[in-house]
Amino acid sequence: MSRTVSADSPDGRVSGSFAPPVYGNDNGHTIELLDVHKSFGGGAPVLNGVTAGFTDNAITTVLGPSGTGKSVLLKHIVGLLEPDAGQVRVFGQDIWQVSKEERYDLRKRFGVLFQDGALFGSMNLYDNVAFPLRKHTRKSESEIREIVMAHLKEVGLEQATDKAPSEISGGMRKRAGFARALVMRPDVVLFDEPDSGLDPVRTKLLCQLIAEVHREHGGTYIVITHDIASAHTLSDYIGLLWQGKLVHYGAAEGAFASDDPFVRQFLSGDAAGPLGMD
Ligand SMILES: Nc1ncnc2c1ncn2[C@@H]1O[C@H](COP(=O)(O)OP(=O)(O)OP(=O)(O)O)[C@@H](O)[C@H]1O
Repeated sequence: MSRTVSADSPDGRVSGSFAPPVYGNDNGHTIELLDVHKSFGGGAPVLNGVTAGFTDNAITTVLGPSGTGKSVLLKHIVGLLEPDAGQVRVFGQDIWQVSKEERYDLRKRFGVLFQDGALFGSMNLYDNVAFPLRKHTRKSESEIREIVMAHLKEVGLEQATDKAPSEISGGMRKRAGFARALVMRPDVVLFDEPDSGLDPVRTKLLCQLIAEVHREHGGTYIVITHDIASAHTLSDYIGLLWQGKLVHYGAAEGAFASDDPFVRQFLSGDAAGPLGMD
């Protein structure tokens, strides 16, 4: 089923092929948001009725202008923020209707790459990547070593195990954060602006690495960014977030070929079109 709403109806604009979430765990959407609303301190809503079913085993990029609520959306998916209204369903469960312990267990099935890699400054890269395994599993140090080194190798950091985060570049920190996000073999990996602070070449290399690792391991990847080039490199599906709503969700080829004025303007970075400065 698809829904199309005219691009000039900002309150309900949804264009392209949009898969509405269906309750349950076997509909191809491990992550579902249903009419999610969020505002802070009585201010204007940041999320104003976001409905989305993110396609399993694919890379979905959520694009949107700066300050539009992409990081807030990501924090709802991982259960770090609770919606004012609506539901966030993960593996078929409303994450705010389960116990704290169950929510914690659900979160263990997520890997998250935060903007700066979110590494512990006091630990070297090896210990940073080993951290989730030491905290959440009973694996022996030799098992941990095997897993950590495999993932550090995968992201090209096997020679940098002893480095502190402050001794390496931003791109290396992100790759180390990516390795750490993968060690628990997550079903879902979330990326908060993996391209932030990187030059175009390193952005492209990181995006290619993310796509390669996804091809190798599978899983549901959701990437938050406002970088169109990253979306080009990575996306199987594209969601566009604007004015508190997901205004488009569909296959990447369709989005890049779309003649919807909003989608076209956003994905071409054109100044002329329905998207203004607000
Ligand atoms: N904990 C919070 N308390 C109050 N306001 C918040 C909080 N978190 C986010 N906001 C506000 O929500 C809005 C959306 O922020 P968010 O970081 O999600 O935007 P974004 O789309 O990720 O932006 P960018 O692309 O620039 O990183 C901003 O106005 C921000 O100030």
